[in-house]
Amino acid sequence: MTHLSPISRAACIGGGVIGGGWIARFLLAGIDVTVFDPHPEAQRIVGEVLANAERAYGLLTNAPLPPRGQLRFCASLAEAVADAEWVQESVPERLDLKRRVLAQIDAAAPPDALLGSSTSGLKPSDLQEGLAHPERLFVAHPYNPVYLLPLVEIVGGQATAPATIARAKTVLDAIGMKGVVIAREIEAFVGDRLLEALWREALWLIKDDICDVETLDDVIRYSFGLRWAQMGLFQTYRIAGGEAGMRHFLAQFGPCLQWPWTKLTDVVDLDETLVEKIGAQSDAQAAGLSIRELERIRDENLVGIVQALKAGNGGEGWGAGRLLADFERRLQAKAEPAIAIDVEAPLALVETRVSPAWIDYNGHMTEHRYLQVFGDATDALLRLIGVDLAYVEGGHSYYTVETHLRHLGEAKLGETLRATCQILASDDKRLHLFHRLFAGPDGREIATAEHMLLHVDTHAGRATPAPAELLSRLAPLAGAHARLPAPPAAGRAVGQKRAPLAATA
Ligand SMILES: NC(=O)C1=CN([C@@H]2O[C@H](COP(=O)(O)OP(=O)(O)OC[C@H]3O[C@@H](n4cnc5c(N)ncnc54)[C@H](O)[C@@H]3O)[C@@H](O)[C@H]2O)C=CC1
Ligand SMILES: C[N+](C)(C)CC(=O)CC(=O)[O-]
Repeated sequence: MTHLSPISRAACIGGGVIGGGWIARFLLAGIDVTVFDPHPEAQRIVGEVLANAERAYGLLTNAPLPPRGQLRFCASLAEAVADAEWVQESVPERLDLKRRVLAQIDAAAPPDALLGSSTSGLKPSDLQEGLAHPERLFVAHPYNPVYLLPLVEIVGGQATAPATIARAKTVLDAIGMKGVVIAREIEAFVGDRLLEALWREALWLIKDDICDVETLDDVIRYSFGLRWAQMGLFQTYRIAGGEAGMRHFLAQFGPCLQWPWTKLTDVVDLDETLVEKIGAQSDAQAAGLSIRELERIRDENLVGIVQALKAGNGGEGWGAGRLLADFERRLQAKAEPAIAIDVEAPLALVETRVSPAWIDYNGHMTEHRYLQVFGDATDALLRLIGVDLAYVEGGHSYYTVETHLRHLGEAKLGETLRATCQILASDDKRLHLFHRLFAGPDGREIATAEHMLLHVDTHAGRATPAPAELLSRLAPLAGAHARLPAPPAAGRAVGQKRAPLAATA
């Protein structure tokens, strides 16, 4: 795998909720990370976040991720940042503390290192005061969990160089995140300005006993929370305006903003009574689940949502799902073409894991996901012989015209899967494949699939001979596989004999 990101070394200062998420995001993108956090349990906490992040990534994508970066905890801030190309500050949200820590980073990091702050709302110009190199400081405001949610608000201060913003965006985009540049600095930027308004109203609703925390969360997650994940606010409201669209929506619902529908900017007093009231309701809502357990449930749900968005828009992908699909394509393109291929054995082409969205009501991987993994194995073989995106865009491809799938065993959530492929036969138009699927550490065989593919001219919509160059890449593989024993199940049909119909009275 060639390098995914333009940087290979990052330093994270602060390894709590957000610092831990950044550490995981960088490491999983193949970037080495040094960490400084004086908390006595920082290594345990980061280790637990990283374990959850790796689990979530395993469920999220089958694409060939780069080898995980190296993680090193440092005894001092200066040691952590000494060699970094990107330093991410994630210490608690206090201006005095952040200024002190940023000044230490500024003094010890290479002068051209990027310096991002995770602050949720402090203005970057306020953070730049007193720095020797304020031009490399910017806000990189992420969303929790940083390893799954792609958005980072990039906000420059008065002294931030435009090149800093451009470099930051390039790095974030390269590691699968969505760097959005906010045009002007304001407190809380865009995301938290919206979230704070919602949160303020929510606190009033609890204080005034309009509902409890569980009811409030239900109102969000069964309705507009689902909408927001895929279309945000304005596009959702455009549709809600009916055929007359946004202008009608504004005319109808704009005046409501003047009505007493909200407490507007009144901030509730978070006194001891209200804190205890919310704390107790929240404990009851959690029903004994620990934070780490809740994180895993959240992560599985987010993975499912992003994967659903990847399949949205007629398979083109939509929003965060489209971003993931693009990222996976880049990962595929960067993967080494000949992944330790041994032509004297069936090719091991796909390694993946059973995702939450793949589980059915029987509690195991559902039937069509078997075909998905076999399809991925076919795609991997095709890429190996040169049928990549450019080839397909050029008007030729292989289409599968027949499949026979045998289910031999179950696969459970999170289990590793490995698919192999043997070429049974090929000529200038046809490609006859036999795949086997193995699960778990014991590598038990859980399925086989036999496919016939035809080389097609996609514009004409009919089979056509593959070009000589492609056939020359296929020939050595097909020749070697012809010397392997034929799998006993090859050529089998769905062969159960039909019982004679019972005579009816
Ligand atoms: N928690 C959240 O949902 C989000 C938080 N943020 C921002 O991220 C930043 C960090 O917040 P959290 O991770 O939630 O806080 P946290 O309390 O979970 O973590 C802060 C970490 O910083 C460490 N720390 C304290 N002083 C330090 C120092 N001098 N040098 C190095 N490490 C030090 C602490 O030991 C702790 O591990 C804040 O600016 C916050 O606004 C941004 C997005 C979301
Ligand atoms: C509550 N918060 C202000 C720290 C939230 C954020 O900054 C973003 C998020 O993850 O919701």
